[in-house]
Amino acid sequence: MGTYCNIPLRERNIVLIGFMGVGKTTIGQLVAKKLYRDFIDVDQEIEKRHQMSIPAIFEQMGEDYFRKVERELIVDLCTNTRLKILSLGGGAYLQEEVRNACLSHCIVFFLDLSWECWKERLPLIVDNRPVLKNKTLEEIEQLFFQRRNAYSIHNSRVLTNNLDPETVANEIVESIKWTWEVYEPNE
Ligand SMILES: Nc1ncnc2c1ncn2[C@@H]1O[C@H](COP(=O)(O)OP(=O)(O)O)[C@@H](O)[C@H]1O
Ligand SMILES: O=C(O)C1=C[C@@H](OP(=O)(O)O)[C@@H](O)[C@H](O)C1
Ligand SMILES: [Mg+2]
Repeated sequence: MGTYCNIPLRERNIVLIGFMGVGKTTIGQLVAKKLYRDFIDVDQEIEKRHQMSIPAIFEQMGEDYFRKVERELIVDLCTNTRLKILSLGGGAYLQEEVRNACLSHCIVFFLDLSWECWKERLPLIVDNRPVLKNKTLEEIEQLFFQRRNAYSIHNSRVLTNNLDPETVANEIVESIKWTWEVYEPNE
């Protein structure tokens, strides 16, 4: 894992990626609590800094503006912070600069969910995800599978089908502790 990175594994930020609605925000928060670390949800941070919701930013400033702010914030967090749990928005990792910053400074977990299971989440998220607005289910399915190409570049994948957030968070914590012990055992 990342031999070109000189940040000790135990200090690297843990980044959660994956499609909208897979649980990055919910699970990131739980992982942070379990590891006694600070949690940063990139979307919530952008909302806080702008005093606007993500849908309002999309509507009033446009998606290109949002993507720029998102990219700059993630690159900054990856480069200048340690020991954080970072939940990205689902589209962030499509940007090469974001992928490079995450993969070269952090440990990247891909939260995966089958299309069949994901479809059941749609009603929970459709109202405040501008990217899903005005799309047919077929178009969303296409996006779901298209984006998997980018998400496939990760350090670790967790399949979350039929698992509650607590169980997924425990799996991530176990996996990360195992990685620390194997690659950087405590004396
Ligand atoms: N493992 C899970 N099982 C069932 N529902 C979940 C799970 N993870 C998240 N959810 C629900 O799905 C919705 C989207 O979760 P969220 O954490 O906002 O996802 P993301 O940040 O990936 O878009 C929320 O209503 C949340 O309660
Ligand atoms: O996939 C996307 O393009 C987006 C995902 C959202 O975050 P979640 O993945 O947390 O829903 C949010 O960043 C914005 O609505 C755009
Ligand atoms: Mg989120």
